[in-house]
Parts: sequence; structure tokens; C-alpha cells
Amino acid sequence: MVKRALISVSDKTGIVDFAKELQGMGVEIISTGGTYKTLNDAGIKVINISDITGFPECLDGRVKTLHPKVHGGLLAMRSNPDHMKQIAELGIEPIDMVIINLYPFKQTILKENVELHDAIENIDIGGPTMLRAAAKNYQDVSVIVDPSDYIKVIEELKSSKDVSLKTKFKLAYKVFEHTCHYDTLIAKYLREKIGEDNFPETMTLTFEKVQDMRYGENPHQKAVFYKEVGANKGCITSAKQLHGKELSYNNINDANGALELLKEFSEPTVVAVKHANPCGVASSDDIYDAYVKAYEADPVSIFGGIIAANREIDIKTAEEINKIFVEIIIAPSFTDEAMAVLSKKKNIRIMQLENIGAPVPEGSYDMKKVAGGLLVQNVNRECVNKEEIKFVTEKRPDEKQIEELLFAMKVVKHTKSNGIVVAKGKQTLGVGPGQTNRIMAAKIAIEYGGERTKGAVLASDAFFPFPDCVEAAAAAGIKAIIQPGGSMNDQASIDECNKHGIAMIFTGMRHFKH
Ligand SMILES: NC(=O)c1ncn([C@@H]2O[C@H](COP(=O)(O)O)[C@@H](O)[C@H]2O)c1NC=O
Repeated sequence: MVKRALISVSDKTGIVDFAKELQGMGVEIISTGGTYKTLNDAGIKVINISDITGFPECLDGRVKTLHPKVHGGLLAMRSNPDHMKQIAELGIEPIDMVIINLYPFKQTILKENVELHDAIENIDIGGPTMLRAAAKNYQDVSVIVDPSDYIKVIEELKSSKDVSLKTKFKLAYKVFEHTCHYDTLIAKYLREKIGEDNFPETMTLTFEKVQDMRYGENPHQKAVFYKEVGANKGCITSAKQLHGKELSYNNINDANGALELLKEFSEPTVVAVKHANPCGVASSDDIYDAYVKAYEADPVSIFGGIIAANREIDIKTAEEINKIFVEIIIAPSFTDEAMAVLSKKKNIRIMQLENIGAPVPEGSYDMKKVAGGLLVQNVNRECVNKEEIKFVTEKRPDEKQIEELLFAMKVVKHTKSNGIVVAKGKQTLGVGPGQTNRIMAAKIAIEYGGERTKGAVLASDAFFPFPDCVEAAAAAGIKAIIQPGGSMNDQASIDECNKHGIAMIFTGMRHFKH
């Protein structure tokens, strides 16, 4: 039986109707300042919390409900005669239901230019304390933290005069989920305020559900898509779907890979991705030309792929894209004419992402789940270390070749290791991804390039342990190479370059990606 309920809510949506229903069932209602006013103004009979505690709310609301008269009433076990005797002697009356939602910490920190003191004042203390007390004593107390549960609770009360133990247990579980999410956001916010790489002793992460997925990587795997709170600028989680069926698990993963690579470029660029590896990447003066070059880079692999562009898609580009089947096109915007063309196809997903080039914020984590644990590192935000660049061969690359080499290095950075990329004219010609030895990656990239590799450049994500990749490059007519350097055997590759008149530069920065 619910005889007394304590209501203390920041989000007052639906609270008047809920309280009216409780009152109609003869439940006595206690409330804190603002909630008291809202209910009282709506004609509901409410007892002010101060009349229960015998204390005024004080310290700007920092202390309202933190009192044994409240917590004794919540925590006393009704089945324990000692507890009941003690509270009777202390003049504490049981509280059977609490309806609480917390100070809007999340909404506060999501505001632009929020001051630390503002965030701090929005850390709720009394609310979580009551929520946790009530949830611990769920057998005797119903605890409602989510306004979407109001209707269900009222229905149960109407039909069986009480809330079932099963419902009370679920509501209690929800409380700990909620307070954990709330506290994790606080910890994350404060950790980011410290402003340096911070790898805490315990890693508590929190995400919010975006949607259920039809299935995971494979149809027999269940999957859900979650997003981080805040920090979603330029991320796949902020993309707006303008057309097409729901994104799949693999679509999201591939689109994420395409966006990460696209962020390396400021000039008009198109990235095509298959199975999380780039298959065609090109930069040009305009997006149409960049698309044509990305398509021609590898017209076979792009089929059924993900295309990401960093400029508006116009009708000319849309008509070109429409000639093949692609799963997703993602861009900052689409002209109306382009939308009309692209949306003729039922199966293409059209995604709009403003701020598509927004960099990953400094201090962001990159994580990989391993069985029984989690690997955490900071995001790989660099591409080459300009101070570390060394021209190691007799032949020096010219300015144009340096640009070409840097283009290829950006692409190989986002290719699964071992990876090799061959490129010319800011267009990939061959991508050799994810091989267990480097020469195989080189052979694949060169084979994709075919005749076009003559005069092209080659990038490697890590150093050459042997001169075999240079030999293969020379045979394919490659004129310049970029790689991190740092192998004990660097000299063998340098000698091989010198033998064939190839220019090679070392960047001092490796880009493994697994
Ligand atoms: N300090 C306390 O004793 C306390 N008790 C309840 N609160 C919070 O005060 C809010 C409601 O305040 P009001 O009814 O004055 O609008 C709720 O979000 C509730 O979680 C408190 N505030 C913050 O800690």
C-alpha cells in the first residue's frame, strides 16, 4: 500500500497529472520547494518538506531532503520489527514512494560556454541520495526516476492497489542505471576539465541508446547503437538520414571509417570505403571531379560501398553517383536537384552531416574491446611529424611529389595494417590493406594500380624491414615513397631506392591500424 509519497522533480513534465492521480487514491504527498509550488498552484494538497524535517531548505537548495526524517522513512524495512520500533520511537514516518528526477547536469554541460561553477551547482546531491535509499529498499518503496513510468505505475495502483514487487525491482534497477549514467557524466566532464591525457584507475563509460539494429555484424548477432553524450560534432552519431532504409551495423562502422579519413582533407575530397578500408580516395578542385576520380580509382570495389564527400553534392555529381549502386552517400549538404536524383533509388541511404570535417576533440579516447578487458589509447590525430621528416635518398622528391606523398600517407593511415597505398594526381590507384606481411600489401596495391603505377607514389603505414617493397615499387615504375623509417634495416631500402632513382622520405610517425 502506498500511503505517503515524496515528490521532488526538476523536470516537472506530467507531474501534476501524476500527483492528482495519487491524491485521488488517498496518498499523502510531500514535496520540496519548487515542486511544492507547482503542485500547490495546481490545487493539489501537499506537505512542505520543511514541515517533515523541521528544518528550512538551506544553502541555496543544497540541503532540502538530507535528513533522517526522510532517509529513515525510506530505508526502514517494514518486515523488520526492530526498524519499525526504532522509527516509531524517533518520530519518523515511512515514505512508500519517491518520484524524483535530478538537476539537469547533462543539459547544463551541453550548453555552449558553460562555466564550471554552473555545472557544479547542477550536481544533484539530495536527489540521488533519496533515489539510492529507496532503490535499496525496493521491497517496501517504489521509486520512479523516469517520467515515462508514471502511466504504468498509476495503472498498477488502480488495478491492484499497489505496485508489484516485480515492477518495484525493475524501477530500482533503473535507478542505479540512472545514477551511474549521471555520475559518469560528472566524472567525464571533470576529467576533461583537467585537460590532459587522463587514464583513470577505473574506467567507467556511459552511452545513450540511439536505436536497436536489425542485427549485428552478421544476421545471427543482436546489436544496438549507442552514442556518447556531447562531443558528436562531425560524427556519424550526428548525421541526419534524409532518405533510405535504416542503417545497418556494418554501414555505421564503414561510414565512421570513411568520415575519419575524410577529416584528413580540407580540399574537395571524396572517400569510398568497403569493409572499413578505403577503396577509392581523391581530392580535386571540385567535388564532381573528386568523385569521378575516386570512382575511377577502383570501379570494382566501390560497388555497394560507402561514399563520403566534404562538399555539397550537386546534380551533376548525384547523376554520376546514381550510375552505380552505393549503400550510403554522406555529405554536408545536397542541392534539391541532387536529392531528387539520388532519392529515386529506394535502397540508397542519403546522410547529411554538417561540420563533416570537424576534428576529433583533443583528449578523445580510442578503444578496443578485448575478451575480458578494454584497450584504451588516445585518438591518432597526427599524420606526419613535419620536424621529423627526413629526405633519405640521393634523389629528393619535388614539391608536387611531396604533396602526392602526403596525400597517400593520409590514406594509408586509415587503411588496416599492414597497408600500402599507391597514388598519383591526388587519386588512389591501389590500396593494399590488412596483410600479414608488407610485401603482399605492396603487391596488392601495385596490382590494383596496374599500368597506372608508372610515375606514381607509394605510402606505407610502417617501416620496411626488407628492401623487397622498394624492389616491387621500382618494377612498377613508382617514383617516390613515403614511410615512417626506423627499421634496423633502413639502409637496405635506401640503397635500393638509390639504385632505381626513387626518392624516399621518412616521417618518423607510424600508423598501425587494426
Ligand atoms: N539537497 C537536497 O537535499 C535535495 N533534495 C532534493 N533535491 C533535488 O531538488 C530538485 C527539486 O527541487 P524543487 O522541488 O525545489 O524544484 C530535484 O531535482 C531533487 O533531486 C535536492 N537538491 C540537490 O542536491
